[in-house]
Amino acid sequence: MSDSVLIEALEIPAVIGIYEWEKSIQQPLVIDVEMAWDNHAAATSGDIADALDYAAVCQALETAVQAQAWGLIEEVAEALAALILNQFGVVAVRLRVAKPTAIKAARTVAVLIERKRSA
Ligand SMILES: Nc1nc2c(c(=O)[nH]1)N=C([C@H](O)[C@@H](O)CO)CN2
Repeated sequence: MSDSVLIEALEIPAVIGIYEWEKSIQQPLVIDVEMAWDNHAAATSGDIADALDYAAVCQALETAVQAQAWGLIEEVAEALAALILNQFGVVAVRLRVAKPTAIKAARTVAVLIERKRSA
């Protein structure tokens, strides 16, 4: 078993969708993230500098999602996974992007990806 830091159900309003009518409205995206991270150093030192700061990750995800209009939720997932790997020193990430208002008859629809930092 190995350590991780999790973010669950981070809701971010976004301009998201492939249809014309979706380009002028905001719809919520709900994001779950699991980031590989050794939590032992932070547990020992009590120092946020040794931790993967989930607040900083949430802020970065929100800023990135709201910086542009998106088409597919797959594009959002790929971009956010790359951001986490490249900006936060994370070596592996599992990320789910859900669009709960997309399909009336479904509670939610989502994509799930796993990415690793290339050496
Ligand atoms: N795999 C996907 N399928 C669909 C997406 C998507 O982002 N990924 N998007 C749409 C539309 O934007 C839809 O959400 C409008 O209700 C359709 N299929």
